[in-house]
Amino acid sequence: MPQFEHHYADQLPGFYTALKPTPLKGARLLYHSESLAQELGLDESLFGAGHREYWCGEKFFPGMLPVAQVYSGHQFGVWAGQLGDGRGILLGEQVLPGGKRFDWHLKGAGLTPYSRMGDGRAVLRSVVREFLASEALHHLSIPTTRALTITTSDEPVFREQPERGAMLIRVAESHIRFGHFEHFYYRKQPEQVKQLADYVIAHHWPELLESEPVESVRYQRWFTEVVGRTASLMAQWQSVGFAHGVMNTDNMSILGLTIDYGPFGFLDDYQPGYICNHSDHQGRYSYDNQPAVAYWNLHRLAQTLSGLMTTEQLQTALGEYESVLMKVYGTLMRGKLGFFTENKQDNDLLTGLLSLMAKEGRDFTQTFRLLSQTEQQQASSPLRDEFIDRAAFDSWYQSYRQRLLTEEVADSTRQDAMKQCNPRIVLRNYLAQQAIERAEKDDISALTQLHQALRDPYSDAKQYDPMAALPPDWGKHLEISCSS
Ligand SMILES: Nc1ncnc2c1ncn2[C@@H]1O[C@H](COP(=O)(O)OP(=O)(O)OP(=O)(O)O)[C@@H](O)[C@H]1O
Ligand SMILES: [Mg+2]
Repeated sequence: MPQFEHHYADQLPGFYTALKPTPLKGARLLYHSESLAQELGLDESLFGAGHREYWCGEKFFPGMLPVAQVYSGHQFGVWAGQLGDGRGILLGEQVLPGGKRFDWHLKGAGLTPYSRMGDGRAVLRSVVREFLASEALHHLSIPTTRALTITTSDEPVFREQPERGAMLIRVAESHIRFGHFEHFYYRKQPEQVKQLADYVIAHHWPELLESEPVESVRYQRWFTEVVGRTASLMAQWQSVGFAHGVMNTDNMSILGLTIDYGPFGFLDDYQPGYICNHSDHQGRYSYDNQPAVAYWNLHRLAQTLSGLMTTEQLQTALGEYESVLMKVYGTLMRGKLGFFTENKQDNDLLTGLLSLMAKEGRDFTQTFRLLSQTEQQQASSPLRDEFIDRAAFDSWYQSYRQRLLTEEVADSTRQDAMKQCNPRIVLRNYLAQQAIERAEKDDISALTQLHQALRDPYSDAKQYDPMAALPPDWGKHLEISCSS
């Protein structure tokens, strides 16, 4: 049996309400991540019929103490006050043998005192999407919450239409969000803001506690870390064409993890202004706006920390954002282009390719993957036939070839390296949709296959060909809203 503690519940009274999940009728385990289970040291037998209740919020492992965390946030740029956690219950923190701790969180667990007008539930559609997307990002080496189990039930949950109720066990080093800090700041509870900052530092940056005795300097160093991790996360999202869709401050992790997979989308055709959330009429959370929105969100967090540091200290920390973003983004994109060294023309080559892609709506993932096959000696590029404006492409390609020459790296070495930077398989919306439609009929074959492919995103294996193909036209135009 896994062992649990609950430092959050023990050390932060007043930051939650203790309550049990409300079971779903006829709940059963539909699917689980064997690989994550292994990483967590969980025996496969735990997922057998004898343990059903543990995955459905009906029974608890030793040490678990279910609580609903309270937090607030800015939604679409507007202060919304208390809004979470109306449907998620933090079950406890699993302690692994090395001492690492992982929150287990049950999403869709029923009503809590924070549910407002909601029903406390989640639908199978959104749970499958979150499961697959968090696995996809994890295997692209992007910091994210993970997903352990999907439970389904026969209980209908009403969205635009009746859907199947479901629950997800999410695993993460922490579920603390910017919105937790905002909650206590706007309630004029500075002591609680300090308590939360101290808690986060003690649990996730213990080295700062030991190395920095001056409190305000310690807070500044910690906030600089949060700024850096957030900037780095944005660079990573941009580099794989991931659009989150609901970057409200309550969906920003204090650890820089991707959290809350709602109306997210991976780019199909490269459109910088791509809006994946059908409810986002202004495009606030469009793909190309993400780095700016994260910066705005960090300012909201900074505001809550104004009692812990001077304005100058906060500004200094925020000042790191752009340089980290550009540094990480530059490194990632140079990797995608196959450059091992840094050269001042790299940015022009990148923007040149991106603007050709945007003009002709070329597929983001496939274009970079095809580019990975480039042979420097060949005057013709594997990408050439993808572009209608051949002259424009040829002109870009000549500069690109010249740039490759400066590296003196064998084609095969570069191609191998590029393949590790340019995934072949990403979670396209239509692939998720196909897995959902089958899962709703209790058929997990498509979910299993897709999950397997997403765990191996750089592979050329033939079995993944269908999932690496370009999306069908209908698949590019699915409308994904906030409803979940
Ligand atoms: N059906 C619902 N019933 C009650 N509360 C809800 C419901 N849907 C969302 N909420 C609450 O509204 C808040 C904002 O919603 P949002 O969609 O950002 O998060 P979420 O998808 O529910 O959860 P998370 O951020 O934990 O992944 C959440 O904290 C959530 O608790
Ligand atoms: Mg959320």
